[in-house]
Amino acid sequence: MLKIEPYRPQAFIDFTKAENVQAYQTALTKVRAEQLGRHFPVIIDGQERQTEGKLVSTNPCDTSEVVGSTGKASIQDAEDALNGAWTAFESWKTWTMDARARVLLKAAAILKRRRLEACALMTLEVGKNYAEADVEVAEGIDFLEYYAREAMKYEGFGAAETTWFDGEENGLMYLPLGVGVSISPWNFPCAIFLGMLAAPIVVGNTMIVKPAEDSGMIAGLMIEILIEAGLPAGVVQFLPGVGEEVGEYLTTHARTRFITFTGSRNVGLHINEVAARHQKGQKFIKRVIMELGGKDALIIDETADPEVAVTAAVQGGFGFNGQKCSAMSRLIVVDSVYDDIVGQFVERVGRLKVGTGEENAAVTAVVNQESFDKVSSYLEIGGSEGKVLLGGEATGEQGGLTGHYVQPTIIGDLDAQSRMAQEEIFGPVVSVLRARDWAHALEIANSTEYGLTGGVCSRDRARLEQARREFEVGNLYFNRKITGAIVGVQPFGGYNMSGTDSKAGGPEYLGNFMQLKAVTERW
Ligand SMILES: NC(=O)c1ccc[n+]([C@@H]2O[C@H](COP(=O)([O-])OP(=O)(O)OC[C@H]3O[C@@H](n4cnc5c(N)ncnc54)[C@H](O)[C@@H]3O)[C@@H](O)[C@H]2O)c1
Ligand SMILES: N[C@@H](CCC=O)C(=O)O
Repeated sequence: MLKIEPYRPQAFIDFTKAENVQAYQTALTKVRAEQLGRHFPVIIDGQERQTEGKLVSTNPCDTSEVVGSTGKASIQDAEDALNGAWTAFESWKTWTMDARARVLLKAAAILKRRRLEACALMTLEVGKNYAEADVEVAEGIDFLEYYAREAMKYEGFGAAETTWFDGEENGLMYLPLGVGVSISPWNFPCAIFLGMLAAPIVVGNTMIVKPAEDSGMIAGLMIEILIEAGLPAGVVQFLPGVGEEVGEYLTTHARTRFITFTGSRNVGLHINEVAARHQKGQKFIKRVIMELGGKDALIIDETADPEVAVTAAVQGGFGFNGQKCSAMSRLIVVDSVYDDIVGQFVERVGRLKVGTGEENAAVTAVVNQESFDKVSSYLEIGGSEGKVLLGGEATGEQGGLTGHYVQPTIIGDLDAQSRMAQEEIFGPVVSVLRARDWAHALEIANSTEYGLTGGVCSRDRARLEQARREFEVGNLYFNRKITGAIVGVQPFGGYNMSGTDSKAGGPEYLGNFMQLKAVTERW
């Protein structure tokens, strides 16, 4: 059994200190000099492959800047990756949990050393500011550290208790499933990408990993770190490519044993459907783990501390430009304090600095043109369904730079059933809803098909207890922002259309990637 200290989450870097800001800027300069223009190829069975096309990453805050590129896997690459992963599985599944955990722990140690480099690359590739990037890389390290330790629970025979039966030895074995496919989003390109591969491999599966098209470089950097940590060839096949092409091929394939997907509701539902269809020669029912979107609400009642509540709303609504599944995209305020709270909220958001990730602005550009167009269309819908209280314009430029800039926007006086209050926008846009009273606020909060995160700012104990029981979300927060779950502290995952509630970073997560065998020997 591995001897290591108990798991503790990484501390975040304090960017109120000038020396930490300076260190970040030095890392940006270094990454610009050493990583800009890099190409991360497809890697199959440990071998880099040149592909016909490539996927180019541009800086969302300055679209004239090419950050680098990845390979663009073909269907043949996907087929080869599957074959290679099944071959690698035969050996990897025989490694002990300890041995596999060591690879994760070593990778965590390397990522700790390269923390600011990873942050800086993320700033350039997806536009995260310093704190958002740092919190994410810390989460990536946490996933590696946490799952390495969690795997120890399953070492050997008898991890789960079975009832004694005279004359027999009975026990449960935990076994890996086989080859899995991980399909990840661009908004947490380090942490979610790492978490979705680290958990399955540490318990003995092999993986094909397809990162999102907009964030392949960060993913490539994480793969480089895993290889440096000693990951054997074929255990993780790196397959950057187009979702509708290689993603579709792999999720449909007869030899894909399980799929772990994080992304939008519509793509998730589509994958769920194709994965359920039996293919010729398929000898298992594919297991599907889904983490999807949200329309997350924060309720503020008349007993709340206004400073605490407004701070929670600003942080939850506009952290990384609202591009989090956990983002507070609905603010529900009870009537008696609506004008005061919403007035303070508008005033605080109006002071947020808009600019580039590099200059550490509070709000930066949204990730790509598609996202810019989608958010722009909701600005129009917001103007017709409600009242624009702040912003409302997709400017497409900021400080002389052309980028996917959208003004921080607040739309008030919305009906709970309006599109603005029901559909995930995924940008710096908050829909504000007026509730008659607490009961009405909770009813509104539960009125979407999603159920990811939610929060209540209140000093009424009975209401908090009622919310504990009745607020239908996988992650519920009181008197704080509703984003920023920490691995091991707040296991993360949603209800209803927000996913299969698999709870990443939680004590039961590894169970998603194993099957149990009950073995009995008659004496
Ligand atoms: N619940 C969570 O934990 C969580 C975390 C992060 C993001 N998200 C959600 O992710 C979304 C934003 O990410 P996104 O824009 O990258 O999502 P997306 O659904 O557009 O893409 C996610 C991934 O799916 C791939 N893909 C697209 N079509 C596919 C297909 N037909 N078959 C297989 N793969 C396909 C993409 O290439 C990408 O890698 C938001 O809805 C957000 O709420 C959820
Ligand atoms: N786990 C992150 C959200 C991930 C989705 O985008 C949070 O808790 O804020």
